[in-house]
Amino acid sequence: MNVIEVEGLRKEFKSYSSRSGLKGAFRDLFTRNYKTLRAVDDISLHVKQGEMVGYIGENGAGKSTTIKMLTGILTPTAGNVTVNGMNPHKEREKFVRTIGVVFGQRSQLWWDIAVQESFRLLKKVYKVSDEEYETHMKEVIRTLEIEPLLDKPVRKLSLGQRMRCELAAALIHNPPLLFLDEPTIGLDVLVKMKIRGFLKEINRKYKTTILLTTHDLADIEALCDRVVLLDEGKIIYDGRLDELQKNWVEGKQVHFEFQHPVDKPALEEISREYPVIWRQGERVNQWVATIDGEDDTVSKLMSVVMLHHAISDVKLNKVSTEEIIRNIYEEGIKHG
Ligand SMILES: Nc1ncnc2c1ncn2[C@@H]1O[C@H](COP(=O)(O)OP(=O)(O)OP(=O)(O)O)[C@@H](O)[C@H]1O
Repeated sequence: MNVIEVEGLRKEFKSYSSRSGLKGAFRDLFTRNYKTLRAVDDISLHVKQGEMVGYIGENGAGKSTTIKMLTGILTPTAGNVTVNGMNPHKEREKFVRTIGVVFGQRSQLWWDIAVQESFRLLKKVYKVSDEEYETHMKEVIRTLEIEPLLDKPVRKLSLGQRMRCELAAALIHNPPLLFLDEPTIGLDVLVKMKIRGFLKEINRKYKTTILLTTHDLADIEALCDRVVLLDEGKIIYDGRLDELQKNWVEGKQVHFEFQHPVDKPALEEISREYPVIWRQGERVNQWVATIDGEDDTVSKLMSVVMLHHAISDVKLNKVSTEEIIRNIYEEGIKHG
């Protein structure tokens, strides 16, 4: 069964642009110029019950706008959205009881009251019975280790403590579908690991479907078999994370540190026989070659580079997911 069904979804934002100068300002009084930005551009997406999907893309790619449409906060300009069998915008009241939402940058807890009071209010809002609350939330509170925080006002919590409480709050009604927008932003590694462990657990136990946006690819690697990659409002990849790794670059990466400044055309010239992409490294005179080929291509490339330029260091790495995604943003999908 599909929990999320999206066809041809689009969201446009209109913004006014002012004309320059006094004359322009005068003309603006009568007719305004406006620009249209397509934040989400005809996307189609199907998510089955129990899937954990990573929804990723650069800043401004359209991730939050999509989530806002899927949760009924924004109305689409065009397209169809069905989530948990409903139209999120039209059947708002019934719909919100079937989803949980965490926006890492915003709080759904009341700032000045104790965490457990917020939980109690949300329990009423979602019409959760005492019995259900007891059995389900006890477990959530124990797993997220928030028992000692329950009588504290939210404003006194650290970010990591608050985020764990936010997650618990989103789960009060044990929703079958969870939207998480940057749930681990700014958290330390230990809290991140705790949250990841917890999400895996509820997914296993309740088959909770999770759509996760994050800039932390370690979150995705730990949780999601499937990634949907968004670029300028369009889906440019939808598939398994390991396929993305395999398809995009099987290869390796070589970090060269040269003794003298070297430029990209020179490197491209000497390596033009090989399937290699060059980019400047973080250090002075450092260049990174991403090689899409067999092991002997790597050694051939290394010897040709060393033949032409004096190097002070060289390091061979496997391409990380982060690098693959960055390459995709820069170069587009080339393989598969
Ligand atoms: N209410 C709005 N009015 C006008 N433009 C908007 C509005 N909300 C978002 N945008 C624009 O739409 C585009 C997509 O924004 P969105 O917030 O969905 O991106 P994102 O992928 O979530 O980015 P980030 O990773 O930075 O959160 C951006 O160019 C943004 O400036």
